[in-house]
Amino acid sequence: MKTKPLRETTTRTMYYGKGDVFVYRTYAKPLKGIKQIPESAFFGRKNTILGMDIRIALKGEAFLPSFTTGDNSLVIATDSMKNFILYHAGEYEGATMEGFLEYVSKEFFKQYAHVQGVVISGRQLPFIEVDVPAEDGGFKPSATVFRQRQLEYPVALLEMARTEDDDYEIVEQSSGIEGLHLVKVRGSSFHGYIKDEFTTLPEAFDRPLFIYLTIRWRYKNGKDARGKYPVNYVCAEQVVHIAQTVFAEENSPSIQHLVYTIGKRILDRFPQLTEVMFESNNRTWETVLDEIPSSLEGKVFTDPQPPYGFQVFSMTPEDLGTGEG
Ligand SMILES: O=c1[nH]c(=O)c2[nH]c(=O)[nH]c2[nH]1
Repeated sequence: MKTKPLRETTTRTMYYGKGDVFVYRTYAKPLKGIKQIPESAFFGRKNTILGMDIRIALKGEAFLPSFTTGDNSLVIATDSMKNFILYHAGEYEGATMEGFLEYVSKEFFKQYAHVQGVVISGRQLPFIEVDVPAEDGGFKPSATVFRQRQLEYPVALLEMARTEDDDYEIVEQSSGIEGLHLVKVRGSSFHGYIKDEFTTLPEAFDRPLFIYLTIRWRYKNGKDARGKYPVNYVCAEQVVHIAQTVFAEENSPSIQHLVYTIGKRILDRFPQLTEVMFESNNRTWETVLDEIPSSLEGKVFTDPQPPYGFQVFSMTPEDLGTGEG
């Protein structure tokens, strides 16, 4: 029998690009007209600062000689990619990071005929208006001063490919929120799991539950991620508000069931989505003092030691109408 040539059916992995392209675009188009949901008072984004940390990778057979023979004649310097992204941030007329990723990808295809694929992702850098004293004695959001939010941030990923008729198509698109840390001090449990010779964990009927969450979602129509039709756009802020509302409402028997219940609510509120994906991390505090003299309810906790448990779960609209919660 003849041995198969290497990579007869698969193509090699080859791409290159630039990461950590920090873009701060001021006075981008405000995002208005999103769908209102009961879990959230969020109405949109003013986009006084649209901050993004972008990673771009280019694909194309034309880049092969740069690897194999050192021929750079078709290499777009990654430094130029950075300049390209920054320049187009000034040209962008839309209101979302997803829209910007798509816009930049298309411009890359237009500018460089030998680029066959673009994989571009972004982490949004949220800036929150600070409150300043108002003339009436209250407080009002400052028009010019912002505080950078350090924790959770919206993310987006887009892969586009040049098609045979020299148009472009979306190969993959997802949006999400990363780094959401939520704690509920009481009203969660975890019991009923397998007890055997490896079990040391005591059952918990009212535990403080601390979770780190990543939530990602995909649209039925990837173009809805652009935000051109805001009523079809899913704001990461609203997804966060759903997650925290469900956490507050649920007496959860496990993180597994909690993420399932959050997922059902997200899919119910946003029928334009085809998939919701979770990665959760259990950071439940360890109890140091179960009772303290000065308080009827107070306890003292400390951070858990590694290793940490995690759950990964994806859901589709088919999950609506099944299970509980
Ligand atoms: O919500 C939880 N799910 C688990 O699967 C698990 N396992 C564990 O030790 N603690 C927890 N908590």
